[in-house]
Amino acid sequence: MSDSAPSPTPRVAVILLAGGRGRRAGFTQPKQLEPLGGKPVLRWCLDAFAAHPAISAGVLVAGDDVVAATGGLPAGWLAAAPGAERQQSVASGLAALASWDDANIVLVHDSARPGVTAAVIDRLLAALDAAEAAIPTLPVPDTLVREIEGKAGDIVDRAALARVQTPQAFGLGTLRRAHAAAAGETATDDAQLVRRIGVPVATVAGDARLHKLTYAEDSGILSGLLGTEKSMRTAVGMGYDVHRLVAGKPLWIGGLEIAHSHGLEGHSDADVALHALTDAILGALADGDIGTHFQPSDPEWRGAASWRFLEFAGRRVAQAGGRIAHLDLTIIAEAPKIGPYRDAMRAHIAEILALSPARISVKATTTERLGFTGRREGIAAQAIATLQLPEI
Ligand SMILES: Nc1ccn([C@@H]2O[C@H](COP(=O)(O)OP(=O)(O)OP(=O)(O)O)[C@@H](O)[C@H]2O)c(=O)n1
Ligand SMILES: C[C@](O)(CO)[C@H](O)COP(=O)(O)O
Repeated sequence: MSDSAPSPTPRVAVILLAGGRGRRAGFTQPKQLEPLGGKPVLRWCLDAFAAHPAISAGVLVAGDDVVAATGGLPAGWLAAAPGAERQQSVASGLAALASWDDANIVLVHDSARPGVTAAVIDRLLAALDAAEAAIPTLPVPDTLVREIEGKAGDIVDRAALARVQTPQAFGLGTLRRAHAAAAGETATDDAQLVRRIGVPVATVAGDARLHKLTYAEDSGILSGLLGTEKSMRTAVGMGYDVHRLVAGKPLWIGGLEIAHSHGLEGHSDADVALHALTDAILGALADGDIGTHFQPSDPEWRGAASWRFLEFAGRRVAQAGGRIAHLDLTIIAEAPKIGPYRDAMRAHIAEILALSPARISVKATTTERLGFTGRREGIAAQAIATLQLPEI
């Protein structure tokens, strides 16, 4: 590497890109925050770079919400605001690195590729002994053809093609020149910008574990590649709650206010469904129950909206390094009819817990006019939560 390095020891910084929203993946949160083996996808990258002895600094390019969810940046790292497109986010990372004059090599990495290995970093750094840029590539395993109007056309010689991954390694000065020269011209990766200024790009062997989380189904592929299923256990919790119906009170169920002659009585808004769900999640965590965390005698919770309890339980799952796999709620009421509100409840619960509604089931039943629910004296709810938690 000839990039004006004053000393023979490379000083390596990372630009970790986490400024995208993951639209193609379609999760309810940016894909880099999706849990994988007990920690967010993005955390895998931070931990891998922080553990590599050659790397002494980094810039996480991400919005405030993503930075806040990382669980803290490694020593020597700072955060920078993302741009509208990937290329602008890299430029933002480069600008942030200006305050860190010590680096002479920079690795640019997509946080959507959690499987960073020390071996790939080592191969890239070794390649920079003789080049100004190096990228990991993999061969193309499938036959390739041109496709024209739904018909297979000429074959494309796959031996001459390669799939490009990240991290990509550059002399810091070279990458700065390439970005300055781009002047509005876009490219899907940084190596292309570097080639445009006439600098050759070396290739090193990539790694299947660097698979990119692009579509929702890539989550399962990454779990397999990174072996995360083996380190998780399934925990199931059950929640049950009852509140008395009284005249002249608003009725809150499943986070919705439903027009009805009676409402539920309780210290909070008495949302029996959200309480059962909260207890089911806390049960699966073996973390007490709703009353352990929100004492009924505490005036702070008088009239409180119950989504706060459920959101708290969801945060406890994330703090434990787990994820909610599924929630199944049954509301037991003679009236009102729950069916018309079912999907709105699922959507609302999904929003509180930042989950896909596909992971939430809401059912309802009567007790055929039998018992206290049948006599319309109260409403009951029961819930089962299935969590994936790190192995103990
Ligand atoms: N304005 C942007 C856009 C993308 N990225 C990052 O660049 C990497 C590769 O981008 P991609 O896989 O396209 O991510 P998204 O833009 O989030 O995905 P999508 O295009 O599906 O919305 C990701 O780590 C992403 O967070 C970024 O830092 N800033
Ligand atoms: C940088 C990259 O990951 C190399 O393969 C890829 O070009 C990113 O493309 P995307 O369309 O922004 O996901």
